[in-house]
Amino acid sequence: KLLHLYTEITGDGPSSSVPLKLEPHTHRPLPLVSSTYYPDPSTASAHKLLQIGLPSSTSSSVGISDVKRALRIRSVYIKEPSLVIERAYTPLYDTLPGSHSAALVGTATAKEPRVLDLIVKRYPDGELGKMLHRAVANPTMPQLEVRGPVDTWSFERDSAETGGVPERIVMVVGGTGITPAYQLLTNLFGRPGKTAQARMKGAPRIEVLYATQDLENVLLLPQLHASVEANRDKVSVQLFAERVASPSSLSPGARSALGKGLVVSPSAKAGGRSWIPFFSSKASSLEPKLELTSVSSPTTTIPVFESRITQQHLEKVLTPTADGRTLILVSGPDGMVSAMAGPRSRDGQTQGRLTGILASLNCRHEDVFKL
Ligand SMILES: Cc1cc2nc3c(=O)[nH]c(=O)nc-3n(C[C@H](O)[C@H](O)[C@H](O)COP(=O)(O)OP(=O)(O)OC[C@H]3O[C@@H](n4cnc5c(N)ncnc54)[C@H](O)[C@@H]3O)c2cc1C
Repeated sequence: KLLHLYTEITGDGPSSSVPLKLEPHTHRPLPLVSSTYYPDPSTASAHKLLQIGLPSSTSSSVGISDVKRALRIRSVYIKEPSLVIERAYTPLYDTLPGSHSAALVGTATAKEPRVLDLIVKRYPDGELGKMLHRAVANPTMPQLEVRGPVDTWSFERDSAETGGVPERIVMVVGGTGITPAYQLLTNLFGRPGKTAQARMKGAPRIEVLYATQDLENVLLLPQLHASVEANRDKVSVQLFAERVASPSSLSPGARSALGKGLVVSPSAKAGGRSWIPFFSSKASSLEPKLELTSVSSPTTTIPVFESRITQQHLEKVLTPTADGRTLILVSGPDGMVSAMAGPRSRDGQTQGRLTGILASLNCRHEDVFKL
């Protein structure tokens, strides 16, 4: 209904002779349809979930069987009309023109409103984040300048060996860098919680190593858990938090981030079920401290380590398997990307040399991509 209103105002839609399209190189005015704090809409926080209305002419799925083409992560660039700057954001679900996953994410039906779901972090002095958090949602007012989609990563474009689909993709992510990982998961396995979804045939295994400062700032955890639950043979998530509280003293912010369905307990691997002796022991950071399960699926686990992602953790994960090629995608704050794989190039156009932990582990340049 909201987008119908927008269509009426802008003339964009089936009745319009010149349909407005989202384009990669030219900004188009689009409305902010909704804006809520994330994860708890009632509590102000550094993250907001923004929904941007897409033109109704945006095409939907054009074939979802091609796994190679689904192996990509796309972004949009947003500009505020009065500001010169633009910034990239990664939609949680790829509902963009030419999407190969619209059917999987549940947007292939004409009735569903076409929106881009973005999680946007506000930094204290961050220009566009501040503006986007302040913007008041109004589906009839195209107040944001948006262009896209732009490939942030694409298997076909970026992989030197385009022959076979990799056996697995390890995503090493931090902070809002989880959004590309989540988009890739939904490209391949659909939107968690949506029923009756075919998952992409021949999809690689996706292993997410997600670094966060603390549980308060972790994003999309219930959704990640649901994705693991629905695709146990194909998806795993490990969480690395610099600070971990005991399950009995979680802050309200951490509880919101975990959502209603997740249950936290001390990890069986790090000292058994009793929290007190475990907490006082010098547990190895190589063992998880906590584990997250859900009421509906107590055996689907996300382990929580009290540590950054270290060389030892990566060594364990990347132990070569006989199964074939592993690709590694790194996405997060500059410091983290540098520590893992060396700095991105200054011009932002090329990858820069592979150094850091992944180079020490003898990973091949062509198997690592810095988003
Ligand atoms: C492909 C891609 C996808 C992305 N997807 C997402 C996403 O889904 N969600 C998301 O939230 N972000 C995402 N980002 C990051 C996003 O594009 C912006 O970089 C981020 O939102 C910050 O923009 P800003 O204008 O709010 O802050 P900026 O003004 O760029 O400031 C960012 C930080 O730098 C500091 N800073 C600003 N100026 C200076 C200075 N002169 N000296 C030192 N420090 C300074 C600020 O205090 C702040 O901490 C993505 C980035 C890329 C490249």
